[in-house]
Amino acid sequence: MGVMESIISKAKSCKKRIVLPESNDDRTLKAAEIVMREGIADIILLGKKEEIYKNAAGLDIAAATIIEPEGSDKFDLYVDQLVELRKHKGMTPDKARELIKNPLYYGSMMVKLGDADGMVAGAVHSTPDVWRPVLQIIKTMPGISVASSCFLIEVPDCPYGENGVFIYADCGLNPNPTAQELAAIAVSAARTAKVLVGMEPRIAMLSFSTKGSAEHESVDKVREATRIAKEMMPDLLIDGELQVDAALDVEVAKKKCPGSPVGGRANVLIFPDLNAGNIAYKLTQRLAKAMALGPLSQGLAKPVNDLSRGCSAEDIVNVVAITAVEAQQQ
Ligand SMILES: CC(C)(COP(=O)(O)OP(=O)(O)OC[C@H]1O[C@@H](n2cnc3c(N)ncnc32)[C@H](O)[C@@H]1OP(=O)(O)O)[C@@H](O)C(=O)NCCC(=O)NCCS
Ligand SMILES: CC(=O)OP(=O)(O)O
Repeated sequence: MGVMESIISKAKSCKKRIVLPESNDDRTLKAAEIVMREGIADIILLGKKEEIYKNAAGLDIAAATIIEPEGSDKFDLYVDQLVELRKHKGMTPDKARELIKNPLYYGSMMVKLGDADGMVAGAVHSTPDVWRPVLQIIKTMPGISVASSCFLIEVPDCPYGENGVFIYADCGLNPNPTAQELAAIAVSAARTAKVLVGMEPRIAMLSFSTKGSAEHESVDKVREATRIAKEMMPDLLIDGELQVDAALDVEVAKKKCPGSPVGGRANVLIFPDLNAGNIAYKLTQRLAKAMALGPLSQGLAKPVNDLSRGCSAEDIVNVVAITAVEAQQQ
């Protein structure tokens, strides 16, 4: 069974309620139809009923729950909760009322309070716009200080990684992580590989240098991050700094990093910064025609996942299934 087949089958086994705030988007509505028809999750759409039905002409979305944030039963409660959560940052009832009208804030509050089991957005909104309410309202899980993001990648006909399956991190959230943050990203990505995909993580801390072949402060950061990650989880199969060819290819690894525990067989790729991670995932997706799902969140208290504005309806269906499975694992 392929990685997404297995996730979709798990999602169907115990249906969760997933809120989709971007109900003005055609791909989102198409995905909602597929998710409900296939029994992957129950769907909550946010927006004006009339507009949603107009945008969904020709689609069967009758089973969706539709909530119009402004005027909803929970509106005042959510406003009060936002004021309470953010009063240390100067949140006032007036500001909170404006914010809760925004479906991304409303959806985040639904997930926070258990009125939905998870949220998926980002087909329309940029990543900073999706993550800001999520970080402010849902926050990180206990013991985790850095939220991060990853992509679940599946490259067709690929001998590398786990038969072409990889976790790439961080490709969406932290622009320039410190060594400590990079270590935390690696540990979170290991958990994602294990818990979501069911694969034993072999983590490569990527750089333009392999084991001292080049010197630069950005290389030092990756070495330090590797050391910290090992300290955090001594049993992790992790190595760095590695170039990506040494991480992926056995023959190159023999030359560049003989004896490395992950060289030539890495399935979790940790990028030194967001420039590298974001560019790498988009190159893999476009040039290798890979499935690239995400940015999936790591380290949040509740399941919320982001999308690229370049996503397809099928990507949204898959990310909804992932979110539903994460909700089962809560
Ligand atoms: C997501 C992002 C907007 C957060 O930026 P920010 O300037 O810290 O935003 P805010 O100051 O409003 O932060 C919101 C809250 O989230 C917290 N936060 C920000 N990044 C966090 C992280 N990685 N982990 C945990 N919390 C985080 C902040 O501490 C703040 O908490 P507080 O207000 O309760 O004190 C920013 O990291 C970003 O723009 N990242 C790049 C995303 C992007 O463009 N990706 C490329 C395409 S995918
Ligand atoms: C993840 C990402 O790059 O998102 P977008 O393509 O929407 O900027």
